[in-house]
Amino acid sequence: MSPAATAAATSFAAAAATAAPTAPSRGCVRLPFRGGPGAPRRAVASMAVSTPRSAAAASFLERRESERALHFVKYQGLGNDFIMVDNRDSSEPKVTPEEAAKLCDRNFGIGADGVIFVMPGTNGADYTMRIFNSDGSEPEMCGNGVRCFARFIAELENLQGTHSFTIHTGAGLIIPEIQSDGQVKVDMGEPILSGPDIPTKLLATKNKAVVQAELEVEGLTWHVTCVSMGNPHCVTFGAKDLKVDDLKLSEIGPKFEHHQMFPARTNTEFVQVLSRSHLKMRVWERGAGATLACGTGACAVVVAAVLEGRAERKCVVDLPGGPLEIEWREDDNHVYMTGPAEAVFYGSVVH
Ligand SMILES: N[C@@H](CCC[C@H](N)C(=O)O)C(=O)O
Repeated sequence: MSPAATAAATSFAAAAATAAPTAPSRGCVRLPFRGGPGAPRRAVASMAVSTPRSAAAASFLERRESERALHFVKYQGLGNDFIMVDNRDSSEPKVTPEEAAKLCDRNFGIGADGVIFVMPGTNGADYTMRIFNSDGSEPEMCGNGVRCFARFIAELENLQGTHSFTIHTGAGLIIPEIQSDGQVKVDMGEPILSGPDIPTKLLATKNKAVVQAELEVEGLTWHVTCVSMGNPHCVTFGAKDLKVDDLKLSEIGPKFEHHQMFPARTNTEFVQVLSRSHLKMRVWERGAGATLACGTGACAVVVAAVLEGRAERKCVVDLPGGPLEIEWREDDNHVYMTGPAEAVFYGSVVH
């Protein structure tokens, strides 16, 4: 898909709605959204266009619908936003990594931090989730994405109320549960702490884990704790009086992401401790840069804070896009994440 084609496609994305929109009467494009509790109305309402549709516009829109169109729904979890694709009829993603990068472009595409595919289940799971980052790379897992995934499935399968699914991911089996208030609680599994499995070349410092290890970045020595939630994270609490708001994230983030100590690159979280149950973080994501939230990152932060003796196992983690509740349970060693996920709009692009 050329950038021009993408731009053109995006401009009519709202009009060429997927999932059989209520028949537009005389060119009034209305996008129905059958959301559960907390479902967005504002964004959908803003898509309603009441200008009568001209013959030229109608034929343009119909032509677009009849071409090879990719239908999508845009979701966000605390501002970490994804293009969700119903891929239940195939185990091959409907777009390539290169196309995904173009679709994620905020100027020439739809704009998103990643593209997520809802695929048939494998290994006995209800569904399989695959994701491409906005640079086209494929991570193992995405915490905010899996909450969006659960809400998207509920819409696709017309499920109301509380529901739980098993989802096969590159990080193993992940189990989200839609709660009665519309929030999604996710069993994110066990954190991985062994350096080679994360992976990092940093040597273990404490009980085979890489805790407060020294890492040279830009002439400074940072203390980092490395955790995998299926995908790699490097967590730093920085200096004693670190204020995460003061960080020049776009300068320092890439230096961590591409550091030679992280052979698969890394996500990096910069954390400020507000209290033993309240943390504040900013994230530089592998393959996506600065994002408003990172679910796996928030989980890794609580694990790192516990390993460093800075926090309790149950914390609220403030991200630029809002708070997540995270608990690293002692009895099963699993990390649980609770937070919102919402549909923003839907449409289609020609690719
Ligand atoms: N934003 C996500 C993480 C997405 C994947 C990450 N960029 C990676 O490459 O590992 C989350 O909410 O967890």
